[in-house]
Amino acid sequence: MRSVKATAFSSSANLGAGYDVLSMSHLAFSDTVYAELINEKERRVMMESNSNVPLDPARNSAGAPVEALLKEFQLNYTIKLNVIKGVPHGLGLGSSGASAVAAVAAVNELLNLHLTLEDIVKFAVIGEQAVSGSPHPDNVAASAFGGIVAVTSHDPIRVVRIPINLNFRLMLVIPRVNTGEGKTKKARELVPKQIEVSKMVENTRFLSSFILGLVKGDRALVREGLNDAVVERSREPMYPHYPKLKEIALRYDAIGACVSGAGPTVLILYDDSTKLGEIKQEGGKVCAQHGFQCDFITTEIGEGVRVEGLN
Ligand SMILES: Nc1ncnc2c1ncn2[C@@H]1O[C@H](COP(=O)(O)OP(=O)(O)O)[C@@H](O)[C@H]1O
Ligand SMILES: N[C@@H](CCOP(=O)(O)O)C(=O)O
Repeated sequence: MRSVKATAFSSSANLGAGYDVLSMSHLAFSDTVYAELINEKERRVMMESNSNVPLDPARNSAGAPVEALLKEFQLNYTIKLNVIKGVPHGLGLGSSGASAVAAVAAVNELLNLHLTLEDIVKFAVIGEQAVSGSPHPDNVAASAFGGIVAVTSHDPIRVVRIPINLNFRLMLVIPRVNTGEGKTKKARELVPKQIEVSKMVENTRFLSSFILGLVKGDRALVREGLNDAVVERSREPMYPHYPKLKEIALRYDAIGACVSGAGPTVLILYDDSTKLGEIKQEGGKVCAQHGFQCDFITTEIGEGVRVEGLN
């Protein structure tokens, strides 16, 4: 039977004030999905995984979009998906999104559907909807396209890679915690439905500064822009370690720090001016004060989804 392998990388979404719009792919972790055509008689998705994610396709971020693909293209095919999880889930690393993108990309190649990258994002958000109750496109856009992306339109989906003219590297501060089921769904329920105009203006300044800083290669602008006055603050009970960790990162001259997606992972942008050792040492104490250990993983901005026909 013909089968295809696709690999999609982890991501950090929001990036300060870019809630549901900005996201960054990174090489830290990846999910791989093997898609196999079993028969052309019955419309069905069969699931396997090396991890404890749900194997009901409707509740798996990889299975749900593939079911939607088969329906959209009116294909009575049975597809087997084997989801090899490499992105730790429930930690703000775009784990659900990586699986969704890898699955859609693999089935696209397997069935010669000729989907564009934006089509892949359009279907992959169905996976995010299945696990978080909301089709947020940011994580899947970064895992599909690579780099740092802005989702400039939701319907139709339009994704733009942001030119990066600043040299920096990434450190992920990942708490060794189990956030249980549906972490992002719970986090999204904390976000206010209405905000004051002053907060909108403040976040618009942050978003403008962050994006312009990347494009102009202006370190100070990026530092000024990597902030958020609305979503991060509304969710602080889910990551009480974050404010102090951010303060330490900035004290030791990190370019900036933000919550990775809905957390609890914290993303730190750094360069040669940053005293990374001090951040790790003092950041580790902050994590311990909150009752858990953290892993400090350095990584780089990632690529888009990779597809490999196996036979
Ligand atoms: N293929 C999958 N990969 C990761 N999580 C999945 C997958 N399918 C379903 N889930 C569920 O989605 C939740 C994790 O996704 P989410 O809450 O968005 O956090 P994150 O994206 O930070 O990992 C968990 O409850 C997990 O069981
Ligand atoms: N914009 C979303 C991003 C969720 O990212 P995740 O990696 O935590 O799933 C949100 O903030 O809800």
